Amino acid sequence: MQLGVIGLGRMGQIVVDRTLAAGHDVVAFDLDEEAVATAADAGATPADSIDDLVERLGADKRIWLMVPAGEAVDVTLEELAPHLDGDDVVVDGGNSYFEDSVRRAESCPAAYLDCGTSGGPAGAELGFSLMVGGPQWAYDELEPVFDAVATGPDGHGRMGPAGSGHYVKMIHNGVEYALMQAYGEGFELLHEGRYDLDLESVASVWNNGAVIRSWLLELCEEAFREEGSDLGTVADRVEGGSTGTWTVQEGLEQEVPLPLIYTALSERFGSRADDGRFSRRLANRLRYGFGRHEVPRRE
Ligand SMILES: NC(=O)C1=CN([C@@H]2O[C@H](COP(=O)(O)OP(=O)(O)OC[C@H]3O[C@@H](n4cnc5c(N)ncnc54)[C@H](O)[C@@H]3O)[C@@H](O)[C@H]2O)C=CC1
Ligand SMILES: O=C(CO)[C@H](O)[C@H](O)COP(=O)(O)O
Repeated sequence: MQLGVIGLGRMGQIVVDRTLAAGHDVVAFDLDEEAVATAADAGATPADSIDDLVERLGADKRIWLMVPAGEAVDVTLEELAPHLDGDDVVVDGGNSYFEDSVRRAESCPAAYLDCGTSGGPAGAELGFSLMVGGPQWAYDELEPVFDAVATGPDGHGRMGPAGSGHYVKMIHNGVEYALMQAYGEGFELLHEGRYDLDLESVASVWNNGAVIRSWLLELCEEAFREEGSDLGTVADRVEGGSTGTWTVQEGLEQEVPLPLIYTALSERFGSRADDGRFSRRLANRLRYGFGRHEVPRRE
């Protein structure tokens, strides 16, 4: 299969590498020329514009967008639209708001798949978990690419119609916030509490057979190994917040109580007051662990 990939940052480069490694052809474009050069070094055909990319793809285009959620997706789709028809498929693998994805699926001339992507840049070796919404035929058509980008055939699934993939990913992120908050509070109490503990060792023991073992807990272990039990210079400012906000808003609309996710989100907003809370500093460092998001540090 031939896949066009637009957006070659932390996540898009992994889509390129894994698709190439599975024996498919990739045509790659990004506004950043260096990112295009990196994709070309990996074996992709470089494109210097969206027009160039679509020309190189020929008929029955399959295109994966991995640009930041929001305006960049709309701008890219506007440029692509004149080149697309109903036999083409566009996948949005970013963290788009699900209602935007429903709107885009309605207006896009191609079949549109909203694909929630989990695993982060740190998941490159293992592959991602992909939650896909949109027409069945388009999902089936892209299956070889999903097999390659995900951990394998079990690492992706069609959730339902347009919007459902990004809906499931939005709620996944709400869960992610709450889990980070729970680990943060536990390690804060261990850090402030009665014993002088080596938190890397605690996390390591927990990761070996404990009820609460998980990848996030492995990332806690990594954070304590690399930063020390006191988290060194990691600041308590936690960035991000959009997917958690959408999840809480959806909980209110559906009248489903989400006290843990709401508290975790509030903690993030509270962290911007800089009062040095350990749990917030761990959440800050964990976002680097899975997402390679920049770590704000204190002086
Ligand atoms: N980093 C993470 O842990 C995860 C990120 N995501 C989502 O994946 C998407 C991409 O994220 P990252 O790769 O982390 O971001 P990134 O900032 O590393 O890369 C984005 C790339 O898109 C390019 N770009 C921006 N506007 C463009 C345009 N109009 N046309 C072409 N290229 C354009 C940028 O030059 C950059 O290379 C986002 O929606 C993000 O929320 C999803 C799951 C995990
Ligand atoms: O989707 C992700 C992980 O699953 C991204 O890392 C996302 O950026 C996390 O959300 P936030 O930026 O609000 O922490």
